[in-house]
Amino acid sequence: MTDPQPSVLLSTGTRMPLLGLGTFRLQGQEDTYNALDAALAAGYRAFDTAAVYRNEAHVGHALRCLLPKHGLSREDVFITSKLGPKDQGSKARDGCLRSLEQLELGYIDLYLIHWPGTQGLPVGDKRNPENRAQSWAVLEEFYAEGKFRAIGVSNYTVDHIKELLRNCKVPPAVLQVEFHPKLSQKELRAVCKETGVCFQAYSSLGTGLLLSDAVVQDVAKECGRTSAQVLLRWAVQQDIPVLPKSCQPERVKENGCLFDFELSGKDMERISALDCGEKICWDPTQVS
Ligand SMILES: NC(=O)C1=CN([C@@H]2O[C@H](COP(=O)(O)OP(=O)(O)OC[C@H]3O[C@@H](n4cnc5c(N)ncnc54)[C@H](OP(=O)(O)O)[C@@H]3O)[C@@H](O)[C@H]2O)C=CC1
Ligand SMILES: O=C1CO[C@H](CO)[C@@H](O)[C@@H]1O
Repeated sequence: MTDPQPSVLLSTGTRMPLLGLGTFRLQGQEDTYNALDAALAAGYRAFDTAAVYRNEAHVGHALRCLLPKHGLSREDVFITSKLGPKDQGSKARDGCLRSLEQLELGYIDLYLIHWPGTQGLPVGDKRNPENRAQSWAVLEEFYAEGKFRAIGVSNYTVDHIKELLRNCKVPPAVLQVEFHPKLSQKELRAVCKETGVCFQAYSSLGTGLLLSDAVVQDVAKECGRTSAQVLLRWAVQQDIPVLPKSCQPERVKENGCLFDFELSGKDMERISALDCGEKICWDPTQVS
C-alpha cells in the first residue's frame, strides 16, 4: 500500500490514514462520485460509510471507477463501514454480508458496530449486551476470514468497552466517537490508550457549528488558515484520525490541507480550553 499521508498503526498491524472523508448525508451517485474524486485528488486515502447512511453502494461504485483514474489500487485506500442497529445480534451475519455486497470492494478495511443499542429494544433492555456480544462474535469471524481487515466499535462508553474487552477473542482496533474542542472525551481516550484501542474522531467540525467559534476563527486568522483546517489540525496534531464530511469539492480539498502547517503549543491550548463536554452531533447511548 502506498502511504502518501500520515497514518496510525492499529493493533492489527495495519495502518489507518489520519485523514478520511466522512460520507454521512452524501447522497446520490453523482455527488458521491464528485466528493470522492476531489478527495482522492487531494490525497485522502480513507472513506467512512455505514449501512445506515444508505450509500455503501454509491461509495463502492465511485471507488471502483475512480481508483484507476487516480492510478490507485484497492490496497491504496482504507474503507470503513458499520453494522446498523437493525442487524445487531442474530442478524449480524446478514448485515456484514450486505455491507460487503453493497461496497463490492472485496474486503472492508475496518468494520464497526455503529452504536451499542439494538433497533426496537429500549436502551436498558437486558438483551442489548447479549446482542452486542453476538454481533462482535460475528465480526471476529469475518476478521478471521480476512473479509474485515480490522474490527472495532463506535459510540461505545467506557462501560461498553470494558464489557467488550472482558468477553472478546479479538480486541477492538478502533473506537470512533464524537470528538472536537468542546468534547475532549478524556476518560474514553485514557481507556483507549491503556488498552491499545485507536481513538478516532467524528464530527470534528462540530457538524459545521464550530466553524464560527471566536477562538477557532482567531487562531485561523493568525495562522492564515481556515477554521475547518484549524479544527482538523488540532485533532491530527494529537494523532487522532479525523473524518470531515463535505459534499462540496472545494471544501473537500480545503479540509485535506492539514499536513503542511503546525499549530503552536499556545494555540493548541487555547483551542483545548474550549472543552465543556458538549455533544453537538447526537447522543447515541439514548438511541436503540
Ligand atoms: N459513528 C457515528 O455515529 C458517526 C460518524 N460520523 C462520521 O463522521 C463524518 C463527519 O461528521 P459529520 O457529523 O458529518 O460532521 P463534520 O463535523 O464533518 O461537519 C460536516 C458539516 O460541515 C460542513 N463543512 C465541511 N467542511 C467545511 C468547510 N471547509 N467549510 C464550511 N463548512 C464545511 C459540511 O457541509 P457541506 O457538505 O455542505 O460542505 C457539513 O454540513 C460523517 O460524515 C460520518 O462519516 C458522523 C457522525 C456520527
Ligand atoms: O453515523 C451517523 C451520523 O450521525 C447521525 C446523527 O446525526 C447518526 O444517526 C448516524 O448514525
